[in-house]
Amino acid sequence: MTALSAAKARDTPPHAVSALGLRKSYDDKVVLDGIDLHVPAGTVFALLGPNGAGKTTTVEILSTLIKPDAGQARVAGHDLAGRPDGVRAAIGVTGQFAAVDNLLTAEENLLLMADLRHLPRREGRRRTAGLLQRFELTEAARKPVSTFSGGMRRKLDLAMTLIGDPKIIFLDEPTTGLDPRSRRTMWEIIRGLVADHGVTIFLTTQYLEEADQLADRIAVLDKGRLVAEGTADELKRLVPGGHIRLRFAEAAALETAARHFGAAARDPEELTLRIPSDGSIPTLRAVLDVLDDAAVRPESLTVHTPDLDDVFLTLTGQGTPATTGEPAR
Ligand SMILES: Nc1ncnc2c1ncn2[C@@H]1O[C@H](COP(=O)(O)OP(=O)(O)OP(=O)(O)O)[C@@H](O)[C@H]1O
Repeated sequence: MTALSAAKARDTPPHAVSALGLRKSYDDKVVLDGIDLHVPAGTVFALLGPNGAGKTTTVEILSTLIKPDAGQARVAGHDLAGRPDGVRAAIGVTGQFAAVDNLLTAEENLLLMADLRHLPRREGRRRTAGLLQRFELTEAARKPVSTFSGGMRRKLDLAMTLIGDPKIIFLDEPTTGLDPRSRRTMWEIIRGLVADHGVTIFLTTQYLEEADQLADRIAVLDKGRLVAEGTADELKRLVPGGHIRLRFAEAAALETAARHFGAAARDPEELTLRIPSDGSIPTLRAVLDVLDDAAVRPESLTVHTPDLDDVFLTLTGQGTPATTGEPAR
């Protein structure tokens, strides 16, 4: 290693997950068609995609549940193929279908998980009590899980994953089917795991808002291929359509303003001017300065920035994969 590459290696944050060329087919159906992923440690990574895109298959491969047909990956510093036991010891997986036993109580489920993880009994009890408290399940601890709501069940499922103190947690669609309030509670828990415990979260989701809210980086998966990767803001910049919309009280003001904005589209009926813009503060300020100089005052001004819906539509050629059930903010 040269001095330069050694310095570069020092500066690069360690990757909790890195994968190159992952492929998987079932019979002649290609489910993953060569996926590359890099997830820095201590961050939240969202794999966003519609039904059947291959999200669960990716998680199943990275968590050693199934083998890829081709490609390689390192998870928590261990080679997936060579050291699957090392990978398993470092990760936790919470699936779409909770691993909880409905006939047991929440406490019994946690203690059972502690036993499976070979924790000494005292330590198992200590962690169980701590997790029940953290997830606000103490009151329900001795009730059978069959009486739990969907949100409580998800919380218990995640708590069971945390018994093993994993460094990397795979969350496969952690809030699918939850009501808006339970979804927000789950988001808070996920944020807390990263902020307070430094874990890495690899989550899959169909919800654009969930990726936007939680993820440091988002990869968009469509029909087994990654079609984009970046921060929510980077992805939004891929999509044209951002603009500032000015509405005027009369036609003369519209005409005056239109003369100062060459690229703007004018709608004489609506008395509006649509100026292409990235929606940033400096460009907004520049527009206001031009209006001031021209001594023309719009009746209203609105800024439209593309959202992840627009990104999804553009990248996958289909509409929103799922709505959140909440009104748009
Ligand atoms: N064991 C299997 N045998 C055959 N086909 C499978 C198997 N597992 C997954 N598939 C197919 O692979 C494709 C991707 O499935 P996967 O569960 O990874 O998608 P997903 O993005 O997680 O979707 P969802 O949001 O619906 O869970 C689907 O078409 C599915 O039918």
